[in-house]
Amino acid sequence: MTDARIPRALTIAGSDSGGGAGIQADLKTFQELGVYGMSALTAVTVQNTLGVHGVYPLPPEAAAEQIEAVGGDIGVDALKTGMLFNAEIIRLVADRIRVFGWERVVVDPVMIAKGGAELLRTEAVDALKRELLPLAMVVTPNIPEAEVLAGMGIRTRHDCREAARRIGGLGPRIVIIKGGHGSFEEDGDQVVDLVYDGTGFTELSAKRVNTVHTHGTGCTFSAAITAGLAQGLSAFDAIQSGRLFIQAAIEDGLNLGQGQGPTNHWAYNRRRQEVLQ
Ligand SMILES: Nc1ncnc2c1ncn2[C@@H]1O[C@H](COP(=O)(O)OP(=O)(O)O)[C@@H](O)[C@H]1O
Ligand SMILES: Cc1ncc(COP(=O)(O)OP(=O)(O)O)c(N)n1
Repeated sequence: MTDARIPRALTIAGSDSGGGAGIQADLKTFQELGVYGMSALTAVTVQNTLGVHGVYPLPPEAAAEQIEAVGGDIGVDALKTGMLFNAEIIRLVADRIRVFGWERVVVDPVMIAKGGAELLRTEAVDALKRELLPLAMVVTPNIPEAEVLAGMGIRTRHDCREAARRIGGLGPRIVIIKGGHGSFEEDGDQVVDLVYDGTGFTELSAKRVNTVHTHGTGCTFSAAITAGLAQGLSAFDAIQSGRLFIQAAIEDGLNLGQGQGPTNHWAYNRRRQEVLQ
């Protein structure tokens, strides 16, 4: 038995049977980053690289009880939320986060899968904004999600900054608007994630990979940030390290299935090993 204290992270999210997104992506990411992973399942999706073919939400109490079981026994250093599906699940999850007093909380406000399937009921957006965002250390909307949360269209970098300010006003300490869904004129061949910490902006740029294999990028990125927070990194260092993890995972993407394939959760560690050899 090892004496070293292992960092622990919890994902509260839906299952992706295809293994590229949801709790599967989160647990793979935690494992790769040396963090002990736990899960509280909110819904089962029937999913593969061709899309989402079915959504079966669990009773809301099931999520709450899973959180209580692992929180009260094993302990949680950081957690992330992904697909929460309805307002009742959101309320119970927020309540448990408050009761445990957890602060290292990453909210990935999953709404619509890339193929168009609804992973959050429209009427639950209000609960997400009111109940969960005030508890978040980091919130990670993509551009369409940021438009919904901020209540405005995003066409320019200026709009993106205004949306980040509005989302910041809902309570999270740090807002990251991810750039995977589109770039602005000035971005060229770069993908830019905009980070807002309540006072200033930082743009994290990387080479945009020309690939369709981007299924689960948002889940993997937010899980990598959560793993960094569980290890005690500052929020900004966790975000930067998460960015390196997702870039490697997309660049070395897996050509699996007939549609939009998953990212490669081994890539980051494999590259590090190559450097050390
Ligand atoms: N083609 C790409 N090349 C490089 N990075 C990408 C690409 N697509 C997405 N990313 C990165 O993946 C992460 C998730 O972004 P995004 O795909 O917008 O989220 P989501 O999966 O929630 O829609 C972000 O860090 C983003 O910059
Ligand atoms: C079960 C489940 N949760 C979340 C998502 C969305 O994942 P995301 O990382 O945003 O990737 P895409 O769906 O956009 O590929 C999901 N699909 N399934």
